[in-house]
Amino acid sequence: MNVPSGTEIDLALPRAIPAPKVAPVILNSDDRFDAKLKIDRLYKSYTVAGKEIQALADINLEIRRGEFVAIVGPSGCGKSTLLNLIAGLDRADSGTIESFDDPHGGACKRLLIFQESSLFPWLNVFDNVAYGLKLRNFSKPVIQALVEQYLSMVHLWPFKDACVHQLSGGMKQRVALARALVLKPEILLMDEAFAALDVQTKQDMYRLLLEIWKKTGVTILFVTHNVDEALMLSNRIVLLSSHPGRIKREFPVDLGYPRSGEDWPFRELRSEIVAEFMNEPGDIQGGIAGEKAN
Ligand SMILES: Nc1ncnc2c1ncn2[C@@H]1O[C@H](COP(=O)(O)OP(=O)(O)OP(=O)(O)O)[C@@H](O)[C@H]1O
Repeated sequence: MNVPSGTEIDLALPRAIPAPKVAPVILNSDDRFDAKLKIDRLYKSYTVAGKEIQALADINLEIRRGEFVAIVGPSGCGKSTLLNLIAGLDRADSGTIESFDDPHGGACKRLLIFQESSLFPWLNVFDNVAYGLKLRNFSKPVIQALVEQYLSMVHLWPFKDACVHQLSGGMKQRVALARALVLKPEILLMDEAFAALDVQTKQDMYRLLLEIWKKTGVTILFVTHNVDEALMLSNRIVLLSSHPGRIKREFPVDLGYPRSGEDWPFRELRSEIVAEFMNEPGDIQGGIAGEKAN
């Protein structure tokens, strides 16, 4: 995917928020995140080597507050394009992405976490998490309290003074999670965030992410090409078809947590999704994705 990685995108960043007398982020971890997103008739095309590529066509999707939605589909079907549009990293050709912000009046915040963590290597763990709060002029005591709260949530408070290069891949992704969550995002966008991790670390990250999701109620949109990962985590799976990327089918995942790939309902749903998935050509079979006929 051609979108530059290594950066966390935050739509709220350019808006200078005056120093709050009372912190707008509520310290009580029971406080629920509040979000809703409505995507209506979204189209996006690119020009590649002189040819127009329809990456996404007629995407209509509503994400309810507190949902954990997984987007799956073959390579090149437009999963990352969709996340980038929602994050505000790119502009759609047409269509709308509407969000209904939280009742506390907070700025619209859609934070993106990439496959490779985008931590600042010159800052230690604490300062990476504190970065967005400093930009928003939070006071020192508030920053201290929030960073401690969210680093503790990802079990990394004891590593607050560590340098980024001293962390494992899983630890870096946990810092990236804390850095996103500390800003109380309207929605957390995760683009193959665990794809580079080993099997054991992935399992640990699944447990941690589910624990955080339950604790905070944050809305999550999670892109993956891995059907098992989507089934393990989400409560709705949206399958994109390729050439161009359209929503082919949605699958509610009415399975309790924790889930096991060995359970019969899990396996049955997996077979159904994989059967649909396998009908979709990826970039290799499909040539240039979504190339428009002349
Ligand atoms: N910045 C860009 N410029 C030109 N074409 C692009 C750009 N970003 C994506 N595309 C094209 O749009 C289509 C969808 O790409 P996208 O990366 O969104 O797919 P994906 O489903 O995320 O793929 P993968 O799973 O392999 O990362 C592809 O054909 C890709 O080449």
